[in-house]
Amino acid sequence: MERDLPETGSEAATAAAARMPEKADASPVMSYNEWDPLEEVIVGRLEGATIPSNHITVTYNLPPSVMGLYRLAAGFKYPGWMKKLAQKELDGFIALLEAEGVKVRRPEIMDFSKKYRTPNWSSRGFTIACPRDGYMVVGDEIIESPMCWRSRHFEQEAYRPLFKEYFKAGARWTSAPRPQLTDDLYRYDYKLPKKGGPIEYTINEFEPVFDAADFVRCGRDLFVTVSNVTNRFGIAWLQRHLGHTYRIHEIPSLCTQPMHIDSTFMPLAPGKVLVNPDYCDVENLPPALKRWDVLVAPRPDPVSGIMAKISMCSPWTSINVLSLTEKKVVVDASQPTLIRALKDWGFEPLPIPFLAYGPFGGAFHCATLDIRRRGTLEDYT
Ligand SMILES: NC(=[NH2+])NCCC[C@H](N)C(=O)O
Repeated sequence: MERDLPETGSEAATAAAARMPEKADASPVMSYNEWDPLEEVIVGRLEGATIPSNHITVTYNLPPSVMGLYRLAAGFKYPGWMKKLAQKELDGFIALLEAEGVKVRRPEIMDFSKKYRTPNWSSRGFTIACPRDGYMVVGDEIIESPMCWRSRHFEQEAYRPLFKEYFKAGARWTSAPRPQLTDDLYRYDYKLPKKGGPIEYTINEFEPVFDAADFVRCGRDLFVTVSNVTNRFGIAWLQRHLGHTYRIHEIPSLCTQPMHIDSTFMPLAPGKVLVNPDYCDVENLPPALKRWDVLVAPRPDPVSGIMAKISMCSPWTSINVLSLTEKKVVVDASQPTLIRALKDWGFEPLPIPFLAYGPFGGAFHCATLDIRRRGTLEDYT
């Protein structure tokens, strides 16, 4: 239940500010894993979307076939025809979630084409198509990530009305140390690693940075990939912040352009994880997973259409699915092989088209942020 805080300065205000939510009015934010029954979710938006300003952290995360295109178009608004195609699919996704009884919340509309500057750098924005990237819910806490894309530095403002509402209703709300994002953080001498060679990253360890989408939550265990947007300093910050209740394990990524774990390693149910055999070494998973069923995803079915061709992501966003329960999973309709495999493994796939969202940053998991799932904190090891 949202409640307005008492007037500032009053004694009641001080008491209310310190009040811990009681059992009776437990937090509206509560989610410990990727599969418990989904009750409330934030879904991203396309309004205001702007092609991200040119920077090594952006360019080198794109499929090589579109690097030139995005560099050329950097800073311009996404064309209306692209937004229209993606919006139609987004509307279908929202309708499906609502039909399944999930409460859908949306960030505010923001114009990301405006230029902003800090004392050290300037940029335009990007989009709020992917709430997964910037915010993480662990139990009753919302954690805002210190993202390393300069074009994402102010994205959280679109979510602030929601986060304030959740806080007033009892959620905990934290932002990791705001990163400076000066040139010190970036490896401007970076070269795309060769396939099979050692993985190099576009960032160093200057300050803690991470994208929430580089983590997935499985109760007391979280899994992470070190990537072009998440460094070890960032992981250490999060581990220390979460404390001894949680354990973060690294899944080494074999992807030459690692960014976001949710096209590499997707937990679907207690003890069941869908993995991408091209990006992750199935034989060398952390010991915490030794009792888990590792479901090796089939290679993506080929897709066609202009939006798939100019996607920001690799074809492996096929496994960027969203679980509504430990059985029901929203999956792209263009992936019959994966859909069949999910059925064989005992899941109930809900296929809908979503490829047109790719040029805005991802698929179902990226486009959402779990706010509340029914269920409690468990140990699944
Ligand atoms: N949360 C996200 N935006 N995930 C998108 C991950 C895409 C991933 N970098 C790939 O190309 O396969």
